[in-house]
Formats: sequence, structure tokens, C-alpha cells
Amino acid sequence: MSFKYRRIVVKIGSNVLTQPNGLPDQHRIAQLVEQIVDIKKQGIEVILVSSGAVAAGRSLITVSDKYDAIAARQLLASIGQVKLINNYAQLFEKHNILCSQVLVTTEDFKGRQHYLNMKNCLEILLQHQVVPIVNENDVVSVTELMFTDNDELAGLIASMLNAQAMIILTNVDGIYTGNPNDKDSELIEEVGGAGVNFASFVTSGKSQFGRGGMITKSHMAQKTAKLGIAVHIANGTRENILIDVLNNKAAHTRFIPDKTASGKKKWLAHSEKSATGIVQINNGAKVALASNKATSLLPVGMVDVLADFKKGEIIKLIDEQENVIALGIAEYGADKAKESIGQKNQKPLVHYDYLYLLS
Ligand SMILES: Nc1ncnc2c1ncn2[C@@H]1O[C@H](COP(=O)(O)OP(=O)(O)O)[C@@H](O)[C@H]1O
Ligand SMILES: N[C@@H](CCC(=O)OP(=O)(O)O)C(=O)O
Repeated sequence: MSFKYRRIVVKIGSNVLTQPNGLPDQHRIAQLVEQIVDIKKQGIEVILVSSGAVAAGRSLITVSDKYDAIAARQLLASIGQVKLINNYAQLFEKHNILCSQVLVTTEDFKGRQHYLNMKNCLEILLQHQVVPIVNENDVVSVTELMFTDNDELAGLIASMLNAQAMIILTNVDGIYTGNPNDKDSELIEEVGGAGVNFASFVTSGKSQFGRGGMITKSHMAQKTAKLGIAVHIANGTRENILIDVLNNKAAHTRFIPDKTASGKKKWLAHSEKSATGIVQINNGAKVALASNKATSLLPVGMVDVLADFKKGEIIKLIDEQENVIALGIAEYGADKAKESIGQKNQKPLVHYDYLYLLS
């Protein structure tokens, strides 16, 4: 059996692109480009999310310890991104394929209009047979503006573009039941549904040049699969890995996708950082929202408005224990919401179509 996808996001981690001595692994990068070209020839659209700017920068310049970590990262990424993208451009050119550079920050995903601008940009590149190569704009994104890592960015891009699958290439075969170097650890080949507690067996250890580690990768994979996108975590250091994953011939970890969520719900799923308002709901409302029925949030289930919001803004719904349980778009502003707290027969504050449950 092979997986039939029309559009995929491929994320390549720094370790896959870099040799242990810190220099770019030209041979491997060339082989990955060749596989992407083959996949494109099969009529599958590919968006590449590539890490490696900081690692490439490190191979070109030495930064003294006296500079703070953020400044050093800005310097390395600014120099390294040029090398990284040049490398890709030359390799794709050999196959008469154009690639493009798309550098983003978390700000580019906030606000529906900005989000749609970004989506249009990537769509027009794909319509012109270009391979977009996306990376975080590490030069300007500092601390609070940063993505957790490029796995988060890849999940956002896959959701934004309604991809059917996301392939995350790292330096191990997938998620193991323990430390991957431990002989008792086994590769988990399939993850279905929510509720797996990755923290119980995935250690916080990272590969030499990685940023997030396997825990954030697992959470992001689970979140993405919940939106209806299949996620494959596989070993990018193995020959022919992309083709083998698509033909289901490589041992790796696959997250089985849920039912496909709508575009609005996919956007909401990644919008927690853009939420303005906070509304507390009672237990009855929490149970009703979590049921399989398409339920909107009615004022009768509201307990309090803890942070103000305007009509059309994203709000967080929290339960009585103050856990965030959902994100939604407010049908009206905080003033009107406060007036209708606990009342029956009122217009829903969040319509089901604009509601995303976090668990
Ligand atoms: N249970 C586990 N299964 C697989 N990898 C794990 C596990 N626990 C920790 N890891 C570590 O996670 C690393 C991969 O994550 P990361 O460093 O973020 O890679 P990348 O640079 O590809 O994003 C592996 O090299 C491995 O050392
Ligand atoms: N944007 C950074 C990479 C950040 C990142 O998430 O790295 P990785 O964990 O190797 O995927 C860079 O290009 O160096």
C-alpha cells in the first residue's frame, strides 16, 4: 500500500542537513532535492519547511561568547540563510525547477486577513510549479515572536494549505517507547487519536543542532493529525526516505489523521496566541461543547468574562478550573456578552462553525 496525497509539507530538521562536524551535508541535501523532484513529477505538490540557517551560519563564521544568544542567532541565521537557500536553488535548478524563499514570523499567522495573504502567496507559488522553501525569519523573530520550533511552523503551513500530509524528517526513525539509543526501546509505528501521554516516554533530549526536541514534535504531530492531516515522522538520514515513506516501505511513526477540519477551524487551532478575550463557562456548557453534536456556546453556559474582546475577535473559553478548553470567534463584543451571562434564549456567543476544541 502506498499513501496517495495531492499536497504535502516536508519538514527537514537541522541535523538532517548538517554533518556531525557542523558543515552542510551536500550529498544528503542533493539527494533530498532529487526525491522532491521525483515526487513533484508524480503530480504531488511539495512545500518544503527547512531548518538549517543557524547551522549553516556556524559553518561560515565564529561568534564570540561575549554576545548574547539572541544576537548570535540573528547573526548566524542572517548569514546562514543565504547559504542554505543558494544551495537549494542551485540543486533545484539542475532539474529545471524553481524554488523560492519564504521567511515568516508568528505575526504572519495572526489575524485572519494576514493569514489569508500568506496563504495566497504560497498558493500562487504552487500554481507556478515553484517549490516554496519556508523557514522562520530568525533574524527578526526574537523570544516572544518565535515559533516553538520549525515543527510548529510546518504544522501551521500544512493546516493553512490544506495539505493531506506532513513528513517530518529528523535523525531518528521516529518516536520510540524510550530513549532511541536504548536497545529495549521500540519504534511506535502508528499513533491514533488523542490522549497519548508522550511526556511519559519521550525524553527532553535533543539532537545536536535541534531546537524543540521530540516532545514538541509529538505534540505538534498530534495537533496536526487532529485537523485531518496525516503526519509521518521519519529518518531523513536514510537513503530514499521520502519515496520510501510515501510507498510505505520505511519503518517510521505515522499519526493517523482525524476527519478533515474546515479552513476556519484549522486557523483557529493555531491561534491561541492571538486570542484577546477570555470567557469562563460552566461544566454543563463544557460537556455540551465536547459532545459529538455540533453545539454552539450559548450565554446560559457562561459564568464570567475575564478579558474583554470585540465582535469578530478570537476568544479563549476556559472551564471552572481555568483550563483553556476551546478557541472561538466572538459573534458580539464583551459588553453585550457580560449583559447576557447566564441568560436563556440568547444568541450564541460562539457559533459551532467558529469553535475549535483543544482536546
Ligand atoms: N522517545 C523518543 N523517541 C525518539 N527520539 C527521541 C525520544 N526522546 C528523545 N528523543 C530525541 O529527539 C531528537 C529529535 O528531535 P530534534 O532534536 O528536535 O530534531 P530535529 O532537529 O530534527 O527537529 C532525537 O535525536 C532524539 O535524541
Ligand atoms: N529556523 C532555525 C531552525 C529552528 C528549528 O526548529 O530547528 P530544528 O529543530 O532543527 O528543526 C534555522 O533555520 O536554523
